[in-house]
Amino acid sequence: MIVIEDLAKSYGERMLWSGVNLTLKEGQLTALVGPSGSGKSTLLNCLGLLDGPTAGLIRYEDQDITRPKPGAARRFRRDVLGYLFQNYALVENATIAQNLDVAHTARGRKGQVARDETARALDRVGLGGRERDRVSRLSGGEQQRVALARLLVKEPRLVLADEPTGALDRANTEMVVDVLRHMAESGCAVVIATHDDWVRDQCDQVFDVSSVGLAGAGAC
Ligand SMILES: Nc1ncnc2c1ncn2[C@@H]1O[C@H](COP(=O)(O)OP(=O)(O)OP(=O)(O)O)[C@@H](O)[C@H]1O
Repeated sequence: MIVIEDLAKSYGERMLWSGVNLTLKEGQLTALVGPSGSGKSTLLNCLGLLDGPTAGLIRYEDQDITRPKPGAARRFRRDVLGYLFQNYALVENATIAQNLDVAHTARGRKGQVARDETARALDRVGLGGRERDRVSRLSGGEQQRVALARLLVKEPRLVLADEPTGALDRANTEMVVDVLRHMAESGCAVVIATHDDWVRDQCDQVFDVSSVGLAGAGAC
């Protein structure tokens, strides 16, 4: 469980948000909403330890992870976090299977076990049998689905998804939300920054980053 207490972020004089109080529980999907530029990605980056808040605390299972030492941040990213970001962060010149192997290595899987797991994950995202395809030759939506398959293989405890359905049609949007829901049911907390009202409505908790500031409210 992640507990966010009185979190604030400003860039210079500009306060993006403050008084953010939010709990992210295993089993739950949380939508981060708000207009463009309101700071959804920045909040995800703070949760992913890629950016630091200006004030407040982030706790993971009662440990303060707001400003971790480099080793602790590396372990948190390796063992706890799964990202689904807009640029997919795939190795373009490698095959789909090679891209998933990175996650297998982190989980200590290899050989046939890893290959079976890759096949299952690719089936799940509609890319069954495409192990040997080169990522650079895939469409944007297909690359997004490879990133989702990699997440399935990694089995993180916390998923941070930044506009994960932005490049997808409705059928694939539903598939992505379905996979994220399944991951939540397997014991993961999922946070989705989104502009898509349908995606928002599938979530258990909605947090509007533009509603926090002097008032300090937000979760609805
Ligand atoms: N390193 C930085 N230095 C200064 N300003 C920054 C920095 N990073 C982000 N910002 C600003 O913070 C604001 C919030 O950006 P962010 O990407 O978090 O918004 P968002 O709600 O995710 O937007 P969108 O919905 O368009 O993706 C933007 O105005 C952005 O320019």
